[in-house]
Amino acid sequence: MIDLQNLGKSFGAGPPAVRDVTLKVPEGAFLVLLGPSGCGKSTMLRMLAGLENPTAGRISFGDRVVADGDSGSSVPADKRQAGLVFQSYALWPHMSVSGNVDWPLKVAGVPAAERGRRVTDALSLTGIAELSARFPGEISGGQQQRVALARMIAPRPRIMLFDEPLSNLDATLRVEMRHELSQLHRATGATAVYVTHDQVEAMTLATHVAVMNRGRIEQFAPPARLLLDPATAFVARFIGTPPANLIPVRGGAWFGRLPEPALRGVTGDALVRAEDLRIVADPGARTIPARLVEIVPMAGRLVVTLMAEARRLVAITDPGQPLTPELHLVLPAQVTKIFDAEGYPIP
Ligand SMILES: Nc1ncnc2c1ncn2[C@@H]1O[C@H](COP(=O)(O)OP(=O)(O)OP(=O)(O)O)[C@@H](O)[C@H]1O
Repeated sequence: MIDLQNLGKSFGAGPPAVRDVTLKVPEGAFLVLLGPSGCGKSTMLRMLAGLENPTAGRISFGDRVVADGDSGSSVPADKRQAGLVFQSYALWPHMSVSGNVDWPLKVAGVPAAERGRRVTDALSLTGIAELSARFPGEISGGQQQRVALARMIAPRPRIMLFDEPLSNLDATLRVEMRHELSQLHRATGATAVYVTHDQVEAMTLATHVAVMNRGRIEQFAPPARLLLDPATAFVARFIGTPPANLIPVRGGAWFGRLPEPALRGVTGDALVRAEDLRIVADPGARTIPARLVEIVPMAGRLVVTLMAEARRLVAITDPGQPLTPELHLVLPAQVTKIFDAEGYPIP
């Protein structure tokens, strides 16, 4: 289990890169750190790996405190039983594939016979046994990433750390490797922490997702929960393909002029999913005029972007729906969530 208590990291002046992060990752879980560029994902991962020391709070792996920002104590990276894979494969070019995988075991003083077994296991788990005698310059990018994975799992780490490991691969290979990473995680039983800004990757790999924004955790939950029940306006805006609409409400009226009892008289931003916004040709009781911007076919339906009241809104329709440049949007009669000005749900 990974236990983070009020974890923080400041790099001198400016706002902290990570602030007040408290969460517990169960043994064997797959945690994805998801968020926009600069939100602190890599800094979190680097602290877990022991490449960066926290300036506040504590990191524990099981019962063992591995870094304490308050006392400054820290267990060195190579003593944490944590393996790390980066975006760049960082293989040693003068060593063969099996040499690369063997190297960390050699450094750790694992006896030769045991090393041989582990290298064979790691190469077979990552599907590259037949490449063992080749050199990094003689294999493809995808294969190099497999070698980096094999090198990481060979010492049998209890914690596997990944920093955008698939971002250098082409789209097809990414999908393939995503599946294999998932299998690898299951086969090793290790706890994984994975940094990405790719939502599909997060949603398919994770048992738990921590959505980060400006160094903080906005929501820590299983992937499905982020979609069903976003904890903040940031999560609602960030998660989902397409993400939900946040429509302004003033004094219980859509855009301050279309009163609706479901809005409970409040002022904020109402969560309206794309599938709950209906497109019609003519104005009606609960409609606003909208201008068509873009139509994207997706899985047999149409994702339609429109401008209404100077806002970009997204609706989903069936391909049979007539779509003209000027349309009307029917606002929903039920609203599950309204966020306040700070982005928190209004009870
Ligand atoms: N060594 C450093 N010195 C000073 N500031 C740093 C350092 N490393 C990171 N930062 C700052 O900390 C913040 C978080 O950076 P971090 O790399 O963790 O973000 P990220 O979410 O991983 O971003 P990306 O997705 O672009 O890699 C940024 O504002 C960054 O500029």
